[in-house]
Formats: sequence, C-alpha cells, structure tokens
Amino acid sequence: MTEKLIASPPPVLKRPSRPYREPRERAYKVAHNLLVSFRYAGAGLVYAFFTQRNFRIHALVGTLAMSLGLLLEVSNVELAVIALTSALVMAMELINTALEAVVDLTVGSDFHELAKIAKDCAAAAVLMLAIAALTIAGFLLLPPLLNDL
Ligand SMILES: Nc1ncnc2c1ncn2[C@@H]1O[C@H](COP(=O)(O)OP(=O)(O)OP(=O)(O)O)[C@@H](O)[C@H]1O
Repeated sequence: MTEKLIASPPPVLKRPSRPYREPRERAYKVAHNLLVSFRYAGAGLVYAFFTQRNFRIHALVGTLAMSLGLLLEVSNVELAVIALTSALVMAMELINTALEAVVDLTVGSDFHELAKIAKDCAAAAVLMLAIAALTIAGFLLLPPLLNDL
C-alpha cells in the first residue's frame, strides 16, 4: 500500500546531443558522403531524362537557347540568365516527377481528389516557369536575331 503512494521518478528522456547529426531512422538508405549524394542526384537526372518526355523537351529547348545565345554573341549576363531560367524549368520538372512518384506511392492507381490537385498544381508550376523562360529567352534572343537577319 505504502509502495503505491511513493511517486515514481519521471522517466529520463534521452535527447540526442546533436539531433541534426542523427541518421534519418525511417530512410531505407542515407547517402554518407558528398560523392554518394552526387551519384544519387545523377541517377535522378538519368531517370528523368529517359522516362519523362517533358524533361527531354526542356533540356532540348534550353540547349537550343544557349547555343543560339552563344551564336548571337549575347553578353555573359544574358547567357547566365538563359542558363538559369532553363535550369529552373528542368529543376521544376524534376520536382514534378518526384511529386508524381510520391503521390503514386501513396494512392497507387486509385482516384483521389487530393492526388489530382497535387499533380495538377505541380504540372502548372512547370508550365509557369516554362512560359517565363520562353518569354525571357524571347526578350534576350529575338532583338539580336532580328538584327542579324
Ligand atoms: N491518383 C490520381 N487521382 C486523381 N487524378 C489523378 C491521379 N493520377 C493522375 N491524375 C490526373 O491525371 C493527370 C496526369 O497524371 P500524370 O501522373 O501523368 O501526371 P503528369 O503531370 O501529366 O505527368 P507528366 O509530367 O509526366 O506529363 C494529373 O495531372 C491528374 O489530373
């Protein structure tokens, strides 16, 4: 009876001293160094290139815009802007691909209104950036191109 009245000490919670250094327990695999991280990023690029038609189109359009810029001898800053906008479109397509994979992983082949919203919005984000990139490329490349004709 008396034993029951004695309050037991609160459990001591062990906190990791550097939680940001702890391995992510739920991950199947974690990249342990920079080289391995690059290898996984490369695998993502290869996957997107060979499976996503839109990614290939973005890569082709970006390459064409850069080549045209070099051919027309636009300034370095203008080339950098074209490179940046092209890379942004491709990066957004990669995020779109990642999101599609996560949605498919979650709902499988079932229809879900939220899955539709997620995929449609991610696709819209790519479209927005692609339109912006084309507009910027037009502003930078059309004047020297028309000048040369
Ligand atoms: N599980 C789902 N539930 C509801 N709607 C879906 C689902 N999966 C796909 N959809 C609809 O079908 C569309 C096409 O899906 P998909 O997975 O091919 O994406 P996508 O963005 O068109 O692909 P990509 O970028 O490769 O062209 C989505 O935008 C969404 O409207």
